Amino acid sequence: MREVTVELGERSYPIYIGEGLIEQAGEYFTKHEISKKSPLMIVTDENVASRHLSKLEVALQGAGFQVVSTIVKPGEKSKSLSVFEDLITKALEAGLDRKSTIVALGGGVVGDLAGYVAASYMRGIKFIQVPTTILAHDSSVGGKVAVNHPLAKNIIGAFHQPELVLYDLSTLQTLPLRDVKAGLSEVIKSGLIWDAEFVDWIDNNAERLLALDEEALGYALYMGCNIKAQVVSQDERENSLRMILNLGHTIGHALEAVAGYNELLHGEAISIGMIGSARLGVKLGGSEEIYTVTKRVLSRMGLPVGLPEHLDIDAIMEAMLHDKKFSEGTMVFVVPTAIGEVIIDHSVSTELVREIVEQLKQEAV
Ligand SMILES: NC(=O)c1ccc[n+]([C@@H]2O[C@H](COP(=O)([O-])OP(=O)(O)OC[C@H]3O[C@@H](n4cnc5c(N)ncnc54)[C@H](O)[C@@H]3O)[C@@H](O)[C@H]2O)c1
Ligand SMILES: O=C(O)C(=O)C[C@@H](O)[C@H](O)[C@H](O)COP(=O)(O)O
Ligand SMILES: [Zn+2]
Repeated sequence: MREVTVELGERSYPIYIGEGLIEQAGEYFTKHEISKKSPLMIVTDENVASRHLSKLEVALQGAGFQVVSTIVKPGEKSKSLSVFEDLITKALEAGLDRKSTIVALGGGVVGDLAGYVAASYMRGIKFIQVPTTILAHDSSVGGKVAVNHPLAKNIIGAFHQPELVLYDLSTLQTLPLRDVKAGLSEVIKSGLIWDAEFVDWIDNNAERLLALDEEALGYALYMGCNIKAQVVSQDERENSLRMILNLGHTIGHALEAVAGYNELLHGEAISIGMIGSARLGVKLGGSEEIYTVTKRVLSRMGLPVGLPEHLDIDAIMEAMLHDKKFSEGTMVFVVPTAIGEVIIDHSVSTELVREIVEQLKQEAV
């Protein structure tokens, strides 16, 4: 078992990473003083429920927790205000009170959605992340919780840190290949913003990662959680440094919204966005290697690197104006200056961004 701490003073919390941790959830929750007198609500989706929910219920009930479970439909469309409202109704019906805890069992969709319910219900109750996707090494850490609006991704949300993250890597063995690849996109992002050696390691271990080799995956997800924890510990509310975690996201989030939240997975959209950022990095004076290495690693993982032909460029440009980093009339971009290094650039013109997005149509998809 590996452990990483997100250092946030009295709101610090551990990320436990290992095999078979769900079976020990009762002990972990007891250690973290989760109430056994108030009901605890697990939120999960249909795909995860059929594979992993009963293990968690049994472990928690066995340790004396009062467990209710609620299951949402899988996919990005569940990150909506209407599903949010359904969950508030479920919480009220189940009698959740201020000492109750909401547990997100699933990927980033369930984590963001359940986390926003926990942040809002009775103005905020405890929250625990039990991630079950590769991508959730990113989404379960750092306390960003949100639902989408048809016009803009993650636009209704809060910062609400979990009490702990219990990352049971054995759950990843049931992931569909498309979600394996999409999750690895954010692992690659962690390397691209922070650690060139890690990018090199990913490049050399792509096949092992795609085959869900336990040792390789354990190391990659530990590294991803560790990078994320270091960034969040220094800038919880994204005043400066934390923006780097948004590499590829200005374009990526616009693509997700324009594609209606059902065509591109988040990791796929971010992959295309990171190619755009790499092109921007080269355009602004960085070495050609930024682009060639970024494209090679993403392609090796079987991720998309070009824009789907039918997506409209005007609509993408319009959606980008809703990015949370756009303020006071300025677009803010995370721009790579080398592999493993990025800067926050406040002076990228919309004309240049448009040129980059147009070039994305020329990439081999
Ligand atoms: N809060 C953050 O900091 C943050 C960071 C990155 C991404 N996100 C958000 O995360 C979301 C994407 O997360 P995701 O890729 O995990 O998507 P997801 O939660 O939709 O999970 C992907 C798919 O895998 C299924 N699944 C999950 N675990 C499984 C398992 N163990 N076995 C079989 N199937 C399983 C799900 O049902 C779903 O169909 C996006 O909404 C994105 O915006 C948030
Ligand atoms: O934790 C962060 O900060 C991130 O930016 C991580 C991203 O991978 C993630 O997709 C996040 O949800 C994006 O946040 P947003 O504020 O741009 O909506
Ligand atoms: Zn992301």
